[in-house]
Amino acid sequence: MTVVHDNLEKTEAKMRAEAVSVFYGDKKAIDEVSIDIPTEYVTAFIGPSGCGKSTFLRTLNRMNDTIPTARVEGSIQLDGEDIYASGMDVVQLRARVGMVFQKPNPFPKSIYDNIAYGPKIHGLAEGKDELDAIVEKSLRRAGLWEEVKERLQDSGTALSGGQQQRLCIARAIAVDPEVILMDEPCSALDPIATAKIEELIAELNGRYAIVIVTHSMQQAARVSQRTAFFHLGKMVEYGRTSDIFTNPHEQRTQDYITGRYG
Ligand SMILES: Nc1ncnc2c1ncn2[C@@H]1O[C@H](COP(=O)(O)OP(=O)(O)OP(=O)(O)O)[C@@H](O)[C@H]1O
Repeated sequence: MTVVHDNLEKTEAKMRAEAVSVFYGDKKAIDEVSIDIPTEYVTAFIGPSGCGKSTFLRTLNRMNDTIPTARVEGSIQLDGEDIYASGMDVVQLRARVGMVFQKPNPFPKSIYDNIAYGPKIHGLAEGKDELDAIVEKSLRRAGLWEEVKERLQDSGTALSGGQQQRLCIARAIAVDPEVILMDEPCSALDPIATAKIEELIAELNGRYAIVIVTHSMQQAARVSQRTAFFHLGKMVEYGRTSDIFTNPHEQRTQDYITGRYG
């Protein structure tokens, strides 16, 4: 059972997970996790290595579907709709619930095409002018426009690591998502590039429901307002980020934040 703090403001659940378990073959990696993901706050998933943070994150846009041995039980809803229902269009789902990975993974295409690809396949733009406008808006929103506007035809892979990660965020934004999942988005970046991504998360907060998996408790404290602490496949505790770090209710959370393991 998760200890959920009782001082939380009421929010709408953009996404709702109910009793979600995930198996890799016979091995249970996630054990009956329930959580509501609001749009108002950034949610951080923290916990020691191997506790299942990434596994659980990936259930939220069915990224686990790509792992043949993975099986998900329980229910996950987006605006009340079961994302594992048989009629769910997974390509559409992953546009609505975008994802940014540890290692920036731009397509080996131009900066422009990295952003334009999604809107094109999802039919979001009528013509070139509209597509240009989406590309500019997405790059602006990701804080990258000024740096790349003169070289939109250069390869996305030629950018610095931090720029590539902002390009990946712009790419997620371009298809007008409702939720953005970030799996340790700064782990391959230097402190300056990390600070830029953290600023960006603050700017995007409220417009999209954002979930970030992070190894860094400092980062969770800087960017999130809600924190879920995971341990051995269970979600142990959920509350305001400030409370999780200063007044955890559970011994296991206390042990983790004071550096006893992890
Ligand atoms: N593709 C896979 N096949 C089999 N087991 C897996 C697979 N991916 C993860 N696991 C196992 O599931 C458990 C949870 O892993 P997961 O990567 O979700 O944890 P994590 O908390 O994100 O860890 P880290 O912080 O090290 O990335 C671990 O025991 C891991 O070995």
